[in-house]
Amino acid sequence: MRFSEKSKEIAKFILIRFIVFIILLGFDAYYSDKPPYNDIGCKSPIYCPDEFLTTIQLAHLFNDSKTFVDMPTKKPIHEVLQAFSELPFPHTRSSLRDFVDTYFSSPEGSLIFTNFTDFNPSPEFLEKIKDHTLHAFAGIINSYWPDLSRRIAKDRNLCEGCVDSIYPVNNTFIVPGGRFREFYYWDSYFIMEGLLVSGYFRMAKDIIENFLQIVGEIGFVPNGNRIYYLNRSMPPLLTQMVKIYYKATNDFDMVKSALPTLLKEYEFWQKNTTVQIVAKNHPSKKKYTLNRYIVHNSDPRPESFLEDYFTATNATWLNATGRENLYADIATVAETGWDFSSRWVRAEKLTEYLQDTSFTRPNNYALLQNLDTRSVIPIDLNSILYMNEIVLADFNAKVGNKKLANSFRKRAKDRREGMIDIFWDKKRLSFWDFNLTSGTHTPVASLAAFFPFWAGIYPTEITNNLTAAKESFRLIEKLLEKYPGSLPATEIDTGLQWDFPNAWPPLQYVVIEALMNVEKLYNEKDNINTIRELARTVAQRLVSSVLCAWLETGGEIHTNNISTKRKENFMNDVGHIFEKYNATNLTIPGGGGEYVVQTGFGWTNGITLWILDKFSEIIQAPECIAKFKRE
Ligand SMILES: OC[C@H]1O[C@H](O[C@H]2O[C@H](CO)[C@@H](O)[C@H](O)[C@H]2O)[C@H](O)[C@@H](O)[C@@H]1O
Repeated sequence: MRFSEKSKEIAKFILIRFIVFIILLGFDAYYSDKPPYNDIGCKSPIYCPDEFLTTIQLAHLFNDSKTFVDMPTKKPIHEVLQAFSELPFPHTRSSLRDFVDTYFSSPEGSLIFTNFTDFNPSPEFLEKIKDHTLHAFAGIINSYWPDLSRRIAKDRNLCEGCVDSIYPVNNTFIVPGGRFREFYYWDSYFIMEGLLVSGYFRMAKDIIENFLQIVGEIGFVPNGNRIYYLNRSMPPLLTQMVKIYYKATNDFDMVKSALPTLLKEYEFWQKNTTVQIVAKNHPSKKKYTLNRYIVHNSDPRPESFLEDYFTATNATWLNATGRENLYADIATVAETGWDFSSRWVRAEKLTEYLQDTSFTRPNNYALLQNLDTRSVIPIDLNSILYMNEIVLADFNAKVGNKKLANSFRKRAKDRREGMIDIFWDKKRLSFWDFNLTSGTHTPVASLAAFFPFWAGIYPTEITNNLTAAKESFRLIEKLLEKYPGSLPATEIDTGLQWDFPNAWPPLQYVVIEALMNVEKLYNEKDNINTIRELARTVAQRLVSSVLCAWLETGGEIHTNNISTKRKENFMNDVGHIFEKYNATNLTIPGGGGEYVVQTGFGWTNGITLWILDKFSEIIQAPECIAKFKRE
């Protein structure tokens, strides 16, 4: 039987309609029973999960899902929504692309570069850096700060009735760089360490004041200043920012004015994230209150919508509730700052993965489909909250509030005891995350294990036995022996970005601080050289990675006769500072994860400058520079 062209067209039309109908039926079923966003959460009909965002993001118009949610509208919102509702059905990718081009503008739109008012091209500390190449390199990194400083444009450059996804703040701030066009909560702490060594006190204060403003408005610091980040926070380092700012400036007025807001943020964590745990495996059998990360969310993350949607829908064994739980666990990982990592994967699945060599990498949906984030009691979160309790006790004592100071000392003491009973393994002399469901330590050895030492929590086994103290850093020693670069987050190669082989600057910072703290427990006569040496090596490795990778990507230091030979591949490149590095090779950046490795980069600049200041006498230019020297 032969069909006319016309009847073929009709059949095609009916078939497409039918498919769209089935898809929409699926969406309806999926979106019904969706818990309403709370008062704080994401509510925009454009940038938050709903029919509009689902249609645009599933059309995969951009390589990076974050691009769309950062684009301001260039027509008033009612016109945008009206035009969307009038788009011919079924939507095609090209009609959606035309629609976005007509109604949305560049993702860079709402933020503007700003005058970095206290910028100084030659901060004093540079003079301390003995090595000439590193001295010059530190000057170059310092010169990057103005490129990363932003403020929110007046009226955000928006036309009347237009909208964007920015959460407005009053002061300037530093962004990480690349796709990260807004500020990030925990990044800002590590950025601040670098700002403070250069004496950029005004910028540091501005950053703190932005956070105080947001806590005043919504009760906590969100992941970043976008409305789609409003359902979650990040490692709570604001109190520590005020601490280091105060240490650098002696600005006690700032402490006094910040204190009520710091208490408010602390209460947010205590009210929303505490869990009771009985130390079953410990002779004490005591019940402790510790904290976990937990995000109330039942949708794909707007900025990674496509990725999350596929992760969940490909988990065919999950029903609607199972998918919602998965979305909550995914968003919770983003809150941890370690998005994503084997730390949050269900232990059985991880074991299976470790035994199966044919497992696909790097788009490792299978691991993400088995997240157990909200059941993990993380060592790092509790270490930070412990540090916050100590600082809040000190600040309260300073303002004369003895009662509150004592109450915070008591909270810190209880948490410390709980952390040691729950996280510390006396035999292995190391800290481990704890899984609430299994009631045991999680199986992943990660650099998070060193956060308690950064926080000043030392189990008795290591305070009175230097050999045990050294043994507790055995993992660091082993990683440094095994790999030429910086320390990888874990040794598990999952393709997830907070796993092997990625070496993240903030984690190097924590390990260095941890080593320096434990070193202080002993005297010179105790022969603490190994511990000191480890700290120096970790510091040296990061600086070497940052400089070598920068040279490899076209960086040039004119003052010291160093120039890139790689110019043919990097004609327009001038050297990149990356967000993460590769532990197995000093000269290359990290990779994996759900977006391409980013450059800029806020925390890397901050921590590199911090290291160059702290270790100015001993840090050396890496061997890789030899191949870049001009004849
Ligand atoms: O868009 C995907 C995720 O990206 C962010 O996480 C990563 O970058 C942050 C900024 O440097 C960093 O703080 C975080 O540790 C990185 O994993 C973002 O924070 C996530 O919420 C987002 O879903």
